[in-house]
Amino acid sequence: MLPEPFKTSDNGTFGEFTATQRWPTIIQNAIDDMNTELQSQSGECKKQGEAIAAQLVELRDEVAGNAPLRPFTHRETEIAAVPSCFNEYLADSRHQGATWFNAGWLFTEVYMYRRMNVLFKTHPLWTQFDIFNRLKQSTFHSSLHGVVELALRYKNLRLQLDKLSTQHDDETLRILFKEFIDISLWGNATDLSLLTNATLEDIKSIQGAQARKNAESKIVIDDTAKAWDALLKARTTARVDFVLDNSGFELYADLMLAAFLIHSNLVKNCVFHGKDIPYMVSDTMRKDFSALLEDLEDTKFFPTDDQASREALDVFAQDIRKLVKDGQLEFRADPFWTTDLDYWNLDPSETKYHGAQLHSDLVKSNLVIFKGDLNYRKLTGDRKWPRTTPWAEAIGPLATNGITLLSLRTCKADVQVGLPEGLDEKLSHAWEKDHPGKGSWWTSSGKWAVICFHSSR
Ligand SMILES: O=P(O)(O)OC[C@@]1(O)O[C@H](CO)[C@@H](O)[C@@H]1O
Ligand SMILES: [Mg+2]
Ligand SMILES: [Mn+2]
Repeated sequence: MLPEPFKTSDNGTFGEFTATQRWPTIIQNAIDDMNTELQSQSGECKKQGEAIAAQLVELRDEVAGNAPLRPFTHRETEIAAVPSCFNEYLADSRHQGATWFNAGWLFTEVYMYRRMNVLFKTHPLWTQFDIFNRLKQSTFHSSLHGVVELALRYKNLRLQLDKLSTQHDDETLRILFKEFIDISLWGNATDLSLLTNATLEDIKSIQGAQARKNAESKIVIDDTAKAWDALLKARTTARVDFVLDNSGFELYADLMLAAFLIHSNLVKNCVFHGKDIPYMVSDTMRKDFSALLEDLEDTKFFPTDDQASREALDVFAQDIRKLVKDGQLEFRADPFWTTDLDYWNLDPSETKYHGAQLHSDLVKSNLVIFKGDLNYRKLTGDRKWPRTTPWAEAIGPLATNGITLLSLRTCKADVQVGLPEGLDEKLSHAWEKDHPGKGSWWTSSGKWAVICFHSSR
C-alpha cells in the first residue's frame, strides 16, 4: 500500500506552512510587481493589466479564504492551453471537496502557478509576460560576486581541461566533477573557496580536501561516485540531461557543470529541460536561458572595471553560445514539466501528457540530472514515506524502466527518503533545539542536501 501524498492540511508540516503562509504572500508579491509594471503602461495594455491585477487579488483572497479548488473553464483551457490533467485530478472521486488548505500539496502548488498563468494567457497583450521576471533578474544581478568568482575559476580551469583529458588524469577530473556537482547542487556560490585560482595540485592537496570535507558534511546522502562511474563508462560519447530548477545563479552553475563535462571530453552533448510557463517563481524558461547569456555580456547588468573579470564573463558566455551553435547544448521545454504529474509518469504507461515520449528520449541519456527540491518531490511522488525508505522504492517505476538518474536536491520540503537508521532522529533532535516543535523540518530548511543516484541498466 503506497503512502499518501502530503496534503496542505497536514498539521505542523512545512507543506501546511507553505500553503497557508507562503502562497498568499507569493501572490501578493505578484500583485505588487504587476502594479509597478502598470506604472509604465498605458491604453489598452494598462487596461488589460489592471484586469489581471484585480484577478490576482481575487486569487489571493480565494487561497487565503481556503476556497474550493475549481476546475479550469472550457474558455481558459482553450485560450491558455491548460493540460486537462488538472481537471481530471479535481474530478477524481478521491479528491472531492478539495480546497486550497485541504488538498494534495504537490497538486495544489502546481495548480496555483497554472491559475496565475491563465490570467496572463487570457489577456492578449500579456500572454508572454513573466510576472516573476523582475524578481529573477534582480536576484541574478545581486549574485555578481559569485558569478564573477566562478567565471574566473572556470577560465583558469578551462585551459587545463584539455591537458587533463589527454593525460587521462581521471583522479583530478573526478575531483573537479565533484566540485562542479557541489556548486550545481547548492545553486549558489556557497563554497567557491575550493575553486580559487589555485592550481590543480592545490585542489588535490590536503587543505582542499579538508575544505571539501566541511562542505560535504551537510550532504547526508552522496551518490556522486556512482554518477561518476556511469559517466566514465560512457566517456567521450555520453549524453547528460538536466531537468532544470531555478534560473539565475543555479542555471549558471548548471551551465558550468555542463561545460566542464563537455570540455573534459567525458560528455558529447547536454540537453537542458526547462519550463514552458512561469513556474514556482524562479524556475527556468527558455527566455531566462537567453537572458542569462545576455546578462553575462552586459556591462551594465554585471558592471566590473576589472578587465580579467570582464573577459572571464564574456569567455564563458561565448563558450556556451558556441556549444549551443554546435548542437552540443540544447534547450527544450516540454509542457509535461509544468503539469502536476509526478515523475512516476516518466514511463511508457503515461501516454496523455508526454510522459511516455519523454521516457523514450531520456532512456537514451547516460545520466539525467534532476535539480532541486520540487523535482525530488516529483521523483518520490511527494509521499509520506518513512524517511528510511530505500531510494529505489520511493522512485517507483523509475527504478526499473531504464532511466539513469541523479537527484541533486537541497532539502526544502517534508518528504525525505533513503536515510540510514537513526539519522532522521539525530538531525530532528538537533533542529528541534532552535525550532521547538519543528524538529522534523530540518528536511525543509535548505541547510542539508542529498545526492541520489539510480540506474536500472
Ligand atoms: O525546487 P526548488 O526551487 O529547489 O524548491 C522549490 C520549493 O521552494 O518550493 C516548494 C515549496 O513552495 C518546495 O518544493 C520547495 O520549498
Ligand atoms: Mg532550487
Ligand atoms: Mn525551483
